Amino acid sequence: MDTNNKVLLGMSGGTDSSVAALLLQDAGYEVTGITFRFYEKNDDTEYLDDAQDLCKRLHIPHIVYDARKAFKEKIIRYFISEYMAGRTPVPCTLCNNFLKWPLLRDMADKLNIFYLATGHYVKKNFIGKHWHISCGADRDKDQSFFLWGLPQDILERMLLPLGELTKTRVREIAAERGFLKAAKKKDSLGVCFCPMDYRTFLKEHAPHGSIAPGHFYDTDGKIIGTHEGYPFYTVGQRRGLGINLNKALFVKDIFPRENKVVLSGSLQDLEKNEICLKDWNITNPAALLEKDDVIIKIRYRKQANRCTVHLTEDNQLRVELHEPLASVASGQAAAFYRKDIVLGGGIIEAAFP
Ligand SMILES: Nc1ncnc2c1ncn2[C@@H]1O[C@H](COP(=O)(O)OP(=O)(O)OP(=O)(O)O)[C@@H](O)[C@H]1O
Repeated sequence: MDTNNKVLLGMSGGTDSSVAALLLQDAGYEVTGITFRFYEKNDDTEYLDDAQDLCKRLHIPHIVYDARKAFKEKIIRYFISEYMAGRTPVPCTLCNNFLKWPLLRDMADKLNIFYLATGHYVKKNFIGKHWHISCGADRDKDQSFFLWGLPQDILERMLLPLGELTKTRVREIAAERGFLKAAKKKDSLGVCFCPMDYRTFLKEHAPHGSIAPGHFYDTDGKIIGTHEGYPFYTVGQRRGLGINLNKALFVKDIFPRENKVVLSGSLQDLEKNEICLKDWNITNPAALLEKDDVIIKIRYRKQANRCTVHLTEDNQLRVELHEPLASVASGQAAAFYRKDIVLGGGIIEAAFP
């Protein structure tokens, strides 16, 4: 598509996308807002009214697109089936890379709008003829970890008005411009369809009777306690096990078929030196593969390990860790970085000591 001055902005009704709308308009773009109906807890649609009100005040068109069926099929079903398979899903990563941004692109194509925007706290950079996501200036809000899967045709069309800003400044901008409701909105917490407690969600939504109490085992195969059902546990988990042996215990392995959860008293027992990824995406293979200065992150915060990434003949990404990494759960996402630049990522298929 040819470049034009138009931008389709994903609007959640929250502070960030509201300020993104203001900033894009200030910069001279012809903005259209779009709100996807992904999931509505207790049928609450206030977010639609908030996005619509803001668009009215800014005199920009606003579209509502019902994506609830796609969200249910692609994200919620996947979320439940991953836990039922003993894995740890990453719904926000999947939604961003394989639903939200592709939907934005497809809708923009239909409307002949070139640019795509959101209120994500990330930047983008053009390096070695390839577009890359990079960390947002606000390190606490940086969302680069969630966007490793975006293809070039989306990256090149992205506008990211909040990349250089802090959340504090974003709230100030909303207040200064008289958008007080947007300025004061709470930050969204965790997964949108079960922000606090995924266990309650699983109890309500997993197939009836599929989650039952079972046994905790030690690494020698001895029963050491009772658990509430294997889907309620994640490899590496320490808290909330409901077992007290006067020492720290970690979930080492989960065996769904036997409803068996193995605990270990030593974090070293959980350490892995190699990780295999599926559903991966690489921005520029020459910048990532076989290099020794790449960082892998498997958690949103506070973890960064050096690694070397190999592409095997059967098209798997094999990650050789330079130092071992504990608590690697299959199903989780891994993102590769060089400094602030996202080089790609994938979903953890398996990890090896
Ligand atoms: N339902 C939605 N429809 C369209 N775009 C959305 C929707 N939800 C989120 N987005 C876009 O994705 C961005 C990141 O969403 P996320 O939920 O991770 O962040 P957030 O901090 O809650 O953002 P906000 O303050 O705008 O609600 C939002 O800023 C917005 O641009």
